[in-house]
Amino acid sequence: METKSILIDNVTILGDEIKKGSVIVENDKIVEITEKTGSHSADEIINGEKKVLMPGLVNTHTHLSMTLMRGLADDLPLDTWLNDHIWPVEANLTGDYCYAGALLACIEMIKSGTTAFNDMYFFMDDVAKAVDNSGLRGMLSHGMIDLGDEEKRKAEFRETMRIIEKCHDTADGRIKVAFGPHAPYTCSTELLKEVREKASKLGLKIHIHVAETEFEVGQVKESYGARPFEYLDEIGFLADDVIAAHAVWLSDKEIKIIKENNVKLSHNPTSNMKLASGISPVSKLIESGVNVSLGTDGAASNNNLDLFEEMKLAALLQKVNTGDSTVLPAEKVLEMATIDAAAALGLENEIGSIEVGKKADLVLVDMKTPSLTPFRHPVSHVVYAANGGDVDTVICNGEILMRNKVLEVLDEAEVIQLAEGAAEELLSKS
Ligand SMILES: C[C@H]1O[C@@H](n2cnc3c(O)ncnc32)[C@H](O)[C@@H]1O
Ligand SMILES: [Zn+2]
Repeated sequence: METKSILIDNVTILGDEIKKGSVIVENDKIVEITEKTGSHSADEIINGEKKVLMPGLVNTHTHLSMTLMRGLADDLPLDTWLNDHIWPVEANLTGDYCYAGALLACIEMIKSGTTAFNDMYFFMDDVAKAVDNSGLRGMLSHGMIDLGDEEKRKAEFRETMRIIEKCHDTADGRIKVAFGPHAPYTCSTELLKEVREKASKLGLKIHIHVAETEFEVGQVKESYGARPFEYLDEIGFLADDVIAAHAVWLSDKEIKIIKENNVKLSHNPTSNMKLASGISPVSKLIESGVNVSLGTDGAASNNNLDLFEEMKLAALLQKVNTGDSTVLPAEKVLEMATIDAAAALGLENEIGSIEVGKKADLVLVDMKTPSLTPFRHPVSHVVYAANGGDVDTVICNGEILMRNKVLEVLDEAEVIQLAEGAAEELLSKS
């Protein structure tokens, strides 16, 4: 295969230390990081002057196709939102709708600097087609819900195995598949135990919603006589390959269970605040040594996919909740959205930091704007001042997906038109 090279020249590189220099990419990997500038030739040369080069952001909890339901049901609590508004609309979903919604989500993520994500939804082969076409990296799972019904459980495993066989390790390895049992209150113990057994056998991860609301904790206690993470521990479900989204309502005993099982948590501050679900004890979890990353949840409970916004809100929420402005410093929040998130997905050796040999999942942020001036503390600016709109250029797996804020792989207007039509059709059926 012919080597394709990219030189990102004369740029401020965010790493263990912040330094000016250049980064050279060959095919899908970072091959050189040097303090020299202007000294290399390459097929593509990107001028990084007054720009910051950072690892592509990693969103560890999404429902991509829910972009079609953005703004559909605001200002509601989770149970009303899900039961009375979202699930009735989802009953009319098709693969085409999920493709359109996922493609819209992909261009929204490219434009705001997210290059990898962890998605749980439906019609995941259509979602996979969108991810492949976008050039992004994703771990995809079919959202499994059996409500204790054996026939539903069998159908959920048939669909999950179909997606694994059709989509796992495709798109040049950018797409992986996981198991996606929705939540302890919508999945039977039998389903959870079979997911655990199959995930261990196949070496695939598990993505699940846990302990999002006090109401859920009450439901699980009533059904199983234990709090959510206690119950999941009792049935042998928990392990280091489990990524649990939300983890808001936790007892000290559950924090201990999470740590002991090395469960990865995806903190979704905007969704938790918007649905008034609660405030996850993130600073306490991190102090306990738990891997906590960041997720946006779906665009119907956020309502965007901007991880820059998520980083800032995560930091501020913990500061005000603890009354301690020193918790969750900018450096740690940036790790949560990059290397910690990569570790949650089992990709810490491939993405999440700018290092030779890692995949070229890279984001350039243009600092030549009033809100990022004076340009003195890049990490502070990235976390507390920047937003997704400041992203200038995005590279994933060595492919330039956006350059100078213009998409190179997809036609933005076409995708927006496709998604608008899909959303209108979907809502007209509901
Ligand atoms: C995949 C299914 O999960 C539903 N969903 C979306 N956001 C949330 C959330 O915050 N908690 C629980 N379930 C959620 C989505 O609508 C699908 O039905
Ligand atoms: Zn969710």
